[in-house]
Amino acid sequence: DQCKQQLCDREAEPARRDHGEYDFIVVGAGAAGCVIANRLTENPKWKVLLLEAGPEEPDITSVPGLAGTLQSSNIDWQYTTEPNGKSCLASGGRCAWPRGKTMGGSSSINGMAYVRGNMADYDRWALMGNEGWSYRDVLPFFLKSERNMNKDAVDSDYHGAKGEQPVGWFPYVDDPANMLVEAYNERGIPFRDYNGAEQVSTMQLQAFQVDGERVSANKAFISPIRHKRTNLFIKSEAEVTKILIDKNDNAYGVEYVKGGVTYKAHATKEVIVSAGTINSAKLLMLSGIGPREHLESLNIPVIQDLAVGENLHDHVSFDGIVIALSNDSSTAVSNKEMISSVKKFHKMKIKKGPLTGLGPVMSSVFLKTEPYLTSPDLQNQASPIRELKNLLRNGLTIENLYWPAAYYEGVIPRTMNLVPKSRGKLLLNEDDPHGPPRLHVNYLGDDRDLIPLMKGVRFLLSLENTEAFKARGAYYVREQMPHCKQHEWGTDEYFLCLIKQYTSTTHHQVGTCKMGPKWDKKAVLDNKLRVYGIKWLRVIDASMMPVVIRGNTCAPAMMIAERGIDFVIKEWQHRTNNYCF
Ligand SMILES: Cc1cc2nc3c(=O)[nH]c(=O)nc-3n(C[C@H](O)[C@H](O)[C@H](O)COP(=O)(O)OP(=O)(O)OC[C@H]3O[C@@H](n4cnc5c(N)ncnc54)[C@H](O)[C@@H]3O)c2cc1C
Repeated sequence: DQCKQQLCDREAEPARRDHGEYDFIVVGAGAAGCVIANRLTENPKWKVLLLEAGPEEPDITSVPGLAGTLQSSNIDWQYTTEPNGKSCLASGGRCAWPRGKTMGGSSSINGMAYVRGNMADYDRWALMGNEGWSYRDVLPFFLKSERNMNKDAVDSDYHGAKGEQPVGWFPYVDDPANMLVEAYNERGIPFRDYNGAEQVSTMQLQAFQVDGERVSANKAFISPIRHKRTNLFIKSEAEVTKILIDKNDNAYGVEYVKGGVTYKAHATKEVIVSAGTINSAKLLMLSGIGPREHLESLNIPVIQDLAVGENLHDHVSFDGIVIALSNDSSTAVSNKEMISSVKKFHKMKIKKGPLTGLGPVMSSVFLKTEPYLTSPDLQNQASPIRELKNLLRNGLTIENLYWPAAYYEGVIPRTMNLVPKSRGKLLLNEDDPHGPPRLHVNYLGDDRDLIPLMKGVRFLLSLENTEAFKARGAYYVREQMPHCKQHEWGTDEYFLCLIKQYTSTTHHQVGTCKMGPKWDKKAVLDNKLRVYGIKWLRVIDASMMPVVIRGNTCAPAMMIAERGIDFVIKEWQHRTNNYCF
């Protein structure tokens, strides 16, 4: 029958196997790729190659308070977006888009917040024609990975306790962080588990950590098995440049570059691309899978004409609303004290103190800006600001952004639009297709995206009247930010100006390899995450999201990996039981 015929076709493939043969090749050891490599190698008969472009994960990633300092470092791809004239104006129309480039991928440099999104998000994916992705279908896969350390304190029916990924509250929460959550609560938002039955809530977010140290996907899923499972082969600093596809449209391996040398590796079963929203799309296009016109313009032979790179979107946010803390509440310290605290942290056996937390970053709220909404359209998360004077004089600078999150004298409470309507596209770089792609994210391209942000601002301003703020002497700084000084502080014009000038990513880029039914012209993947028209090739990572979920995207990327690889394992078990393996 058809399945057996396909297997025989694969046996007949030309023998170009000069550098190793594996059952599966996984491209990218990020949040999704690490889960996938772990699950596949549970079967000792399957030989798995995991290729990661970045280096091994450095120790510094484990320090929560230093998370911000990892951006713009050698373990960040350091992408920037393309201008659209409507957003990111204060930085020349380009917003910075950090992405992890190390074992663990973005889970090694991210803000560690463990958030799943809203049940309705997954039900919507299913309603769009993607069988197997409703909330009911995906919940078991969230639970599978999760080892919740505070299960009794959260909505326990919705949490797992036996998975590989530790999740829990940071041991250290400072006073301004508590202030924010208390203020949200005073404004009517209940304290409850946002990953439980009802998402509208405020609390300190749970994090991918244990005992005050980050646990990336690499630490949770790869480190424990790396030297135990002899069927797992890992190559770091190995960048995949092409998926090998034969004339019958079978993917049979990859080409990758390590130490300046190009290698080929072959997969007897499948190639699984988990290089993230930006690089999965880029790799597919480099391999001839993408929009015909675009690939032809770059002289890349087209193997499949698919809408790869389209549907790029992110939760848009902005900076520039600033809360000043009183001297009593400020956690700012001198440079000397900060360096000494990092040294002390390094020596501690059991980690303690401000660096075991992320300052105000985990103080979050999910809310509906209109009572008739059935799910939240806004999330607030806060960023610490080291030096208010510097911020007001120079705007956002590296010193302010990448300073340890634990030490700060001000807070930027960001509102994030959870339901963005704007869509952009990713294109290969016309000067160098292998270089950084052109990220036309098109923030605020659809004016309706301004609405939740503007409503969110008014909610934020109302916090100033809460007891939580008053008791700590916290207040909004009324001095205007550079680029918006022409508008009176507090007016709609001023906040619109901030949104356009200081537009910001929330790091939740998704959608470039959209999952959808065959009739959906923008779909790149079917509901089992197989690339349309190419056999033995899947994309399993955050790029598959047809619509971004209402929340942070790391836990969803891991769930996507669990859900996706379950399809793979079951399919191959079925074939093995029925046919010639
Ligand atoms: C600064 C920052 C803060 C964030 N904060 C949070 C947060 O607090 N909570 C949350 O839930 N989410 C957060 N996110 C988002 C979250 O981390 C991502 O959504 C998630 O990691 C996506 O998983 P992924 O597997 O799709 O991609 P990634 O985790 O990015 O992994 C992709 C991997 O593929 C590798 N790769 C790429 N191209 C190639 C190639 N050609 N060959 C080989 N390897 C390749 C990359 O180096 C990387 O290791 C944040 C992200 C960033 C960058």
